[in-house]
Amino acid sequence: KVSNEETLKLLQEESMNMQNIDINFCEFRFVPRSMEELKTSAAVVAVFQDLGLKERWSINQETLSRFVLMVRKGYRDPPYHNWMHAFSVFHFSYLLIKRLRLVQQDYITDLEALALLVSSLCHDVDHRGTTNSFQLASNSVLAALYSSEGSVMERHHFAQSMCILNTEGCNIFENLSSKDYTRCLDLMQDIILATDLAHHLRIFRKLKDLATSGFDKSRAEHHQLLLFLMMTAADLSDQTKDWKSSRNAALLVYREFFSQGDLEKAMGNRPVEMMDRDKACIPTLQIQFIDDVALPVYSLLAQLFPELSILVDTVNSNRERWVTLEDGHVVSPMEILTNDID
Ligand SMILES: COc1ccc(Cl)c(-c2nnc3c(C)nc4ccc(C(=O)NCC(C)C)cc4n23)c1
Ligand SMILES: [Mg+2]
Ligand SMILES: [Zn+2]
Repeated sequence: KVSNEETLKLLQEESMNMQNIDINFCEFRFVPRSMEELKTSAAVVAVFQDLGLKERWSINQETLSRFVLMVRKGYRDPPYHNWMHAFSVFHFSYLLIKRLRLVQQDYITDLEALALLVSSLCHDVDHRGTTNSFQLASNSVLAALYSSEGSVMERHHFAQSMCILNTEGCNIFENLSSKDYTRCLDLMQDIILATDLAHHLRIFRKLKDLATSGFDKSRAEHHQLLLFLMMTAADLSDQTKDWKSSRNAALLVYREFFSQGDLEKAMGNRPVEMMDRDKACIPTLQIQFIDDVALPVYSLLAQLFPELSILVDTVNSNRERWVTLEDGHVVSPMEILTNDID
């Protein structure tokens, strides 16, 4: 439950605008993880302000503040899948909408933009730091609930998001028409379910065809595929930042993976190599993940929006850094002097 004083405190904080958050807040090179966690909730409210969402959808400021605090409280604190991950995914979605002028250029509707932003914030809520296959292997309650449909965690993230919206004073969609309300929740379900990497890999061929044939603004399926591609791009956006930020984020992922591997060993199961701290070679695994998943995502996005090719360059340069680490990199005297080895 979010107490009233917390909400009111958030309300009182001078309604931050982009500038007094950080001068670079609207740049793709900005690292949301670098922000103080205490300022992130106010930054989310400022983003809704900046995009005119409160006026467009008649969102009450106090309701919005309470919603953001409830979502934040809905996240647990595993090494990677915590609130700061959600906030960084939300920030990347915001930049796509703002910098590409997606609504103004009719790539997506204003309702789809709202659904993408709220889905970004909620997409991993109540994550336990374990994978869908771990739910099944451990016979978790979530597996019992959702395993017959697949995407176990993603169904739970969506269900939790609906619970938050249905909490007294937290329904930011309360003033939407019933048509928009239903449409927005359907979009959130599709988008959050699409964050299952297995789903992304299943639809990759369709994404490739979309990028090759070019986006057709009149086709509903193209809108949907673009939303899914942007959601995955936002989910992986740590990889589009400077080397230290992207490396540190990757190390948090492996902290989570290795903890799951430890649990699986304790259960008498053998973890996959990626989750076995005794077998995993992080640079090799990262090069593989970048080649198989991250680069294809940003390459397709850059095919549709050439102004994003800078993201592909950054992911590639981060890949190169992993390659030097993979070869058991001999540290040159200069690197020792310039302390560039980290
Ligand atoms: C978009 O949804 C997700 C869900 C969960 C995670 Cl952890 C990630 C994610 N976010 N950052 C990373 C990094 C830096 N490395 C990763 C290495 C492997 C995998 C992984 O799941 N590999 C198996 C799969 C390809 C069948 C995910 C990784 N990942 C993204
Ligand atoms: Mg997820
Ligand atoms: Zn995520």
